[in-house]
Amino acid sequence: DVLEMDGYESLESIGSGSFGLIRKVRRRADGKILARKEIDYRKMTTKEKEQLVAEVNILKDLKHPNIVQFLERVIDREHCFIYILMEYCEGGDLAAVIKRHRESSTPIPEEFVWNIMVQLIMALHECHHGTTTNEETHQVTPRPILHRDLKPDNVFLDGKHNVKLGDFGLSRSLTNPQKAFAQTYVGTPFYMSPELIGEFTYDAKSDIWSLGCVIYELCALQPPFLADTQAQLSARIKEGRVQSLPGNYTQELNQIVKWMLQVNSRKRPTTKELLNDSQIKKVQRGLE
Ligand SMILES: CNC(=O)c1c(C)[nH]c(/C=C2\C(=O)Nc3ccc(Cl)cc32)c1C
Repeated sequence: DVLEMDGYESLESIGSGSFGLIRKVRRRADGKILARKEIDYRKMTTKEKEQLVAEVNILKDLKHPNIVQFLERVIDREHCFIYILMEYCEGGDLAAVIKRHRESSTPIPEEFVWNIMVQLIMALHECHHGTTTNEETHQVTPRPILHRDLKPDNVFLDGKHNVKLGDFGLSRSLTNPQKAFAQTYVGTPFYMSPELIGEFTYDAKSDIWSLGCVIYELCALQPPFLADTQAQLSARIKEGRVQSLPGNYTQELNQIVKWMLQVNSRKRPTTKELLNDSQIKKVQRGLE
């Protein structure tokens, strides 16, 4: 196995994802730059190993221009490492973009916000409503996969302003129903949806809530709900009062963000409803 890793030249560390470090590597055969997640599984509990296997199985199955592409997984049993090779996103993550704009007090242009929002809606649509085809039996089954940890740190940019949803470390496929109720919430508190606070189950609408939080933060350069304590944050999220976006953003964008941040998950749009919105359709056409 390690011989297989000899096919890659290790370059600098570029970040940390779920379970491990992410390193930039160069494939010796053709010089292609990739990202390699390096996971030391010695310290992992059985449950974490199961979660990791589930993550790889989910990623392997997802092929979409707005989801980070999984290439292969290599296990180095001698050193107890798992390497996950994925596409390289030279633009880094959205959290760094927001941080840069906040520190320089320069708003993110509305056109860029729309492009990111539409690409993330398409990525979530693939997760929630995509299908998977079994290689042998050619049987087509509905996914759905919930990301469960959508936040700016998990959204990556390639060199061409394409947005890639990454790090399915906490995602879940809901194919076996009992899993649907076994969801325990492990995401980032800022993006926690009201139903999670009320101890209800996590569903596709919870990813839509988190998407609303990400788009809000791109415009306001801070999350929609902020507090000093988890209790205060939970209260604010359940109350669901959201300040309007800064004045330089249009009412159309404001309305879509408010729609995604509806406390009652039934009132939030599905990705299908969002993709039917005329403005979103216009941006989609511009992206093709
Ligand atoms: C400072 N780090 C960066 O700018 C950065 C760069 C250039 N790339 C990344 C991250 C990824 C990257 O380039 N490909 C990835 C595939 C999956 C996941 Cl979970 C993350 C990545 C990062 C965090």
